[in-house]
Amino acid sequence: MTHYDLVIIGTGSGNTIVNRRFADWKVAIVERGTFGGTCLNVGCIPTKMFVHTADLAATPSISSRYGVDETLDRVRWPAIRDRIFGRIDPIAAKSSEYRHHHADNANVTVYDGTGRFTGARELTVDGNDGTTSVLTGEQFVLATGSRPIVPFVPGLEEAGHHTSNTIMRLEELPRRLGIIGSGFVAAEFAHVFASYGVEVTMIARSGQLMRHEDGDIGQRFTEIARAKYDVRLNHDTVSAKRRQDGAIALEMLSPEGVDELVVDEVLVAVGRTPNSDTLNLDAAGVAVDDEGRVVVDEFQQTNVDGIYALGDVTSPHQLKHVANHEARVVKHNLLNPADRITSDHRFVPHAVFSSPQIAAVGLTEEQARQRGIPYVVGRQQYADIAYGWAMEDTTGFAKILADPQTRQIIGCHIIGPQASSVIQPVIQAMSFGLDAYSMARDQYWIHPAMSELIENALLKLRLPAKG
Ligand SMILES: Cc1cc2nc3c(=O)[nH]c(=O)nc-3n(C[C@H](O)[C@H](O)[C@H](O)COP(=O)(O)OP(=O)(O)OC[C@H]3O[C@@H](n4cnc5c(N)ncnc54)[C@H](O)[C@@H]3O)c2cc1C
Ligand SMILES: NC(=O)c1ccc[n+]([C@@H]2O[C@H](COP(=O)([O-])OP(=O)(O)OC[C@H]3O[C@@H](n4cnc5c(N)ncnc54)[C@H](O)[C@@H]3O)[C@@H](O)[C@H]2O)c1
Repeated sequence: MTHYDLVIIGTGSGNTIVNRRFADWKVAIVERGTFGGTCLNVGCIPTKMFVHTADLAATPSISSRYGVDETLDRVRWPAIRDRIFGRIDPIAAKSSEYRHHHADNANVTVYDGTGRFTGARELTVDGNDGTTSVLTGEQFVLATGSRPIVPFVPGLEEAGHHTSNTIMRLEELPRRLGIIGSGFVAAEFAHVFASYGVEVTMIARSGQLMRHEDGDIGQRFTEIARAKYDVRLNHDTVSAKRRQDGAIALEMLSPEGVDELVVDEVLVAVGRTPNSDTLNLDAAGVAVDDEGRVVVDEFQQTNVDGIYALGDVTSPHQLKHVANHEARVVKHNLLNPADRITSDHRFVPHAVFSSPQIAAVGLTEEQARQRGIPYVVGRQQYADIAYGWAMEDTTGFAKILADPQTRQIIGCHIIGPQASSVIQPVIQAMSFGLDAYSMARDQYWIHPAMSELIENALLKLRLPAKG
């Protein structure tokens, strides 16, 4: 049994903690899968590389509206896939090699295997090579992330299906793809595969796609998606079957009755569950909530002194910028126990890299209404700003919610080109308490940049003039 000052389980954002400031610490890092975790290997990074390629592939379908006639000759899936993973896989391998063998990590021992608590401060690692190691730790960081949920659908396991973990490594493009789910993953992969020429069907249990977004945004996204893909709303998938010809038949129930869909591949994208159950946390006395998330305080510490948690295993946000932020907080608190800092979850933004993009921060209009928070709304169409004209955009818009008394922005929701970047000044304003009136009036806005979308939405807020 080896004793460590610090044991980190999970190498997504968990791997960002240890640097030279930990040179005097004896550290163990435990990872059961590919070094670097979800974002690098099967999440943010490869998906956005596929999305950019999809944006290129989709251009000919709209270019004629600008008087430019283009055709899409061919999509070479193996070339797209291999270029992307040809960049990503070596990064994971190098990162693993660095932690295992580089002189910088002389104080770090990497365990390739699954860690599970077998005592209050004791972790047993079931090594990927079949060996078992038992380690004890002064302090622990739980950074084990989350994994895709696969709901029980009779026949689906036998028929075969993909999740975001596997869909990007397909041997060849399917002719038809059925996507069960209607959130982030479904929206991004629908865009990717449809742009590559795949017939995409999105199957949503509810009456709208992107239900977690502001209602106006979800509604607009649903309208746009229906024009591009086969969208089956209010459909519950009840069975799946692999047919003789190799295709998969999905049976769905809708208010209109039984519906059927025949596809070549199925992608399940119905959310992710925290990997807290991999850790046998009862043995350590660490509390989890009803949804399996490790409960932490504002310092990212669990109910057990010296056991911290970060990222998807604890956070309702399941976003990389949140996991990274929390890792910085944990790092500081490990190094400065007498001067700990708290994590800041006041204004967590997100973006969906579909087509169109969606970006949001703060309260939706529905949340503001439900909570009885007074608000005014400023709306701006892309179609009515200069760069929106240039793009001939007809569907995109921004809406900003502000408190009429304080003039503080309480929410911002954008659907349209570059939404993920256009929203950034609003995140900054909210984070630093810049009021909407000052934000609009007391700075230059570059003309005719896309950011004029925000300037105009701010100007349309009916706020009392400054004294
Ligand atoms: C398809 C997809 C696209 C995404 N795109 C974006 C995006 O554009 N922007 C964004 O902000 N977020 C995105 N995300 C979310 C983002 O990837 C996650 O929020 C983030 O990676 C979580 O980091 P983490 O460190 O908490 O966990 P992870 O990166 O998942 O790391 C956890 C690690 O712990 C290991 N592990 C688990 N249990 C054990 C155990 N018992 N013992 C040892 N090791 C264990 C796992 O193998 C894993 O490597 C995306 C997610 C997906 C699935
Ligand atoms: N751009 C990004 O930042 C990005 C991209 C991808 C994933 N992510 C992260 O990963 C998480 C997981 O993504 P996701 O798309 O899997 O989850 P999600 O929570 O975004 O969406 C899942 C959807 O599936 C629906 N659903 C749930 N159970 C269902 C069932 N049995 N049948 C049909 N539909 C069902 C839900 O109502 C929901 O609309 C996201 O919440 C997000 O935090 C982020």
